[in-house]
Amino acid sequence: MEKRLITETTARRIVRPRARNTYKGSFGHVLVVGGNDQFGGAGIMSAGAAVHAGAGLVTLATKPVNFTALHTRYPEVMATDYTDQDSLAPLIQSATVVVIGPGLGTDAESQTALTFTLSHLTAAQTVVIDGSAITLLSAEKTPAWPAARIVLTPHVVEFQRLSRLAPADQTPTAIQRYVDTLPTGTLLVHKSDRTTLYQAGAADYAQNTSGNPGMATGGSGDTLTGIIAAFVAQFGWRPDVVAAAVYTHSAVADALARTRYVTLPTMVIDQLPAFMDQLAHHD
Ligand SMILES: NC(=O)C1=CN([C@@H]2O[C@H](COP(=O)(O)OP(=O)(O)OC[C@H]3O[C@@H](n4cnc5c(N)ncnc54)[C@H](OP(=O)(O)O)[C@@H]3O)[C@@H](O)[C@H]2O)[C@@H](O)CC1
Ligand SMILES: Nc1ncnc2c1ncn2[C@@H]1O[C@H](COP(=O)(O)OP(=O)(O)O)[C@@H](O)[C@H]1O
Ligand SMILES: [Mg+2]
Repeated sequence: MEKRLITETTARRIVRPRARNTYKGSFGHVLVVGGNDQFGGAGIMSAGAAVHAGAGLVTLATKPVNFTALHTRYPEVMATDYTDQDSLAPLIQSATVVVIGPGLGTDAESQTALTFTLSHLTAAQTVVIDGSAITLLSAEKTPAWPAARIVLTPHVVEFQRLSRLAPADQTPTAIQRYVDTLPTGTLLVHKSDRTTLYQAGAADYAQNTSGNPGMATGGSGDTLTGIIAAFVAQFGWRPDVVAAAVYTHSAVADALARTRYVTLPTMVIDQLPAFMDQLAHHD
């Protein structure tokens, strides 16, 4: 299989200066469904990353125990309870991009929220499926893929649950063979120290060139989901837009790693606006 590289050039082509005659509605509405009683931080980091990566509006559907923490940290994010389906339904309908899974957990309430959300999506929307949502879908005999465009973001063990491929067998050719069984056009971000990006039906794949071991802290992947969602919400649905998000997430961490032993997800979130400004305005 032919390999392409995801580089700074990939990101610079996507992150361009904003037009003057714009408003929050110009940059999409991201809905994140995640963060149960135990993993509230994952939902908060995903939603916070979406705000800092430029989404016009962001709502977190989470357990109410997380509302105060969310609003203390990121008051830009709106909140709702994912167990309240009457409130959730119109938010799913109005979202440009839905992220589902960061910190969602795998209990009955999480499963209900997942099934409800996926079944209400339409073809013009994008869904980023991560973490617990991948684990839950992997337990289904035939996963019920939504009508929306799909981005899957598994780490190697989540990918093993989905594909039944052991980590050692997750070669580009084997990953592509699995991805080709997914709905046409589906993107799969296979996360590792050198993350790779695949599309169902494609003849080649792309490998990220940024990233470092300072990123090995819980929450790094949760943060990536918010960046991907914000990029698709602002710049549209294209493989290169997702590639640019993958690059940006790790490149921000690389910049931090020049002077920091660890590059915490919340540090990466804080640095996103400055890094995107560099991409858009400075050669
Ligand atoms: N602050 C929060 O709220 C946080 C919330 N989070 C949320 O928690 C939920 C569960 O997600 P999860 O990834 O922690 O657990 P799960 O899917 O069972 O996988 C663990 C298994 O996979 C393995 N493994 C993983 N990566 C690997 C790799 N690269 N290479 C090799 N092995 C690897 C790992 O191996 P081990 O560490 O045991 O060696 C273990 O066996 C999810 O919703 C997530 O969003 C987290 O994001 C943390 C911060
Ligand atoms: N050693 C490393 N080098 C480069 N990137 C890494 C490294 N360790 C982790 N990452 C990145 O951090 C993220 C981890 O995602 P994930 O395992 O889903 O974390 P979490 O679920 O805790 O948020 C991925 O984007 C991965 O590429
Ligand atoms: Mg994860």
